[in-house]
Amino acid sequence: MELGIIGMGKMGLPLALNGRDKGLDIVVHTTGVEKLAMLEREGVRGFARLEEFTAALRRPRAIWLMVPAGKAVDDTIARLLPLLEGGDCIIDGGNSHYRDSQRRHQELGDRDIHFLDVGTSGGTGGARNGACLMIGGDAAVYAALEPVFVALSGGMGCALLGPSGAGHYVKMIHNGIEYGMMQAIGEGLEILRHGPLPLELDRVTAVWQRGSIVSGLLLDVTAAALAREPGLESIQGIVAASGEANWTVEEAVRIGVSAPVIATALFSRFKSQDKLRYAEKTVAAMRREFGGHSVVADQGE
Ligand SMILES: NC(=O)c1ccc[n+]([C@@H]2O[C@H](COP(=O)([O-])OP(=O)(O)OC[C@H]3O[C@@H](n4cnc5c(N)ncnc54)[C@H](O)[C@@H]3O)[C@@H](O)[C@H]2O)c1
Ligand SMILES: O=C(O)[C@H](O)[C@@H](O)[C@H](O)[C@H](O)COP(=O)(O)O
Repeated sequence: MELGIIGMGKMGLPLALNGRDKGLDIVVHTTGVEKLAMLEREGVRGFARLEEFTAALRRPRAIWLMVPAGKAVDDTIARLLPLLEGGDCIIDGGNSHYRDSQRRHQELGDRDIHFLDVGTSGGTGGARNGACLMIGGDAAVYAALEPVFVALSGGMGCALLGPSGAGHYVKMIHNGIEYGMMQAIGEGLEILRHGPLPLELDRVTAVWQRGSIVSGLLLDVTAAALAREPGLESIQGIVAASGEANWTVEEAVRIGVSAPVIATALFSRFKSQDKLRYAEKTVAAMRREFGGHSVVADQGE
């Protein structure tokens, strides 16, 4: 089967090579000249002009977007629309908000263009070798494209989970869970690092990988990082948050479900980005005021 892919970034590029390896006929659109040359050497057809890309695809077209969530998805769809025909399908494999996906499904449906929302997991390694795909949309549209999803998942998870929005809704909650699990691994290792015993944490994670209850992909990537650099000296403890866990916490509040682990993991990331540390300064100031306790002077940046 044929699949067009737009967005040759950290995920889209390995996804294209994965699809090629699994027997899909992959056609890509990117304006990156070097990427186009590299993909050509790899036997993947690519086009710098969107018109040439859409013209090269067989009808009905299936076009996978792997671009940042939000405006980039809407802009790409707007550029594609005049070049598409009824029965074509746009697949959004990025981390879009599920309500945006429901809106896009409706707007595109009004123009007889199909839309599937696909929560894609497994990071860049999953994109290259076999990703976990959480899919939302119409059953008939999914059925026609199922071979594409089975190929890209390469034996990993892949399923239609519900109507439009279901794929990105499930991925949103998945990422909240991811935050909690990552934070727990980080905190456990910090306790071990500051504890009384002279432990080598790369050896701890290596043994946990083999059959422990906390084994899994997140522990595997932790073990790989510690094997290279046990003290993680080259990394500042500042953690970004792309948005899915924010949405998970918003959703928990909206529907009145308690999710303290996910919320705390999200807030820990915010705190890691906080240079001002005004909350801690305030607490230190209060201790000085009511108890005469000493404070450490701020040395500035
Ligand atoms: N990196 C991951 O581990 C991972 C895993 C699963 C899902 N995702 C999601 O997949 C999507 C892509 O992630 P990524 O890590 O590959 O990002 P990336 O920044 O590495 O790549 C994004 C690509 O989109 C292109 N792009 C940006 N704006 C565009 C626009 N307006 N029109 C067309 N193309 C545009 C960029 O040129 C780039 O090639 C995001 O939604 C991300 O959240 C990322
Ligand atoms: O399942 C996955 O592969 C991950 O969930 C992935 O989709 C995630 O979006 C980014 O790796 C970083 O996300 P944060 O910036 O929110 O940590």
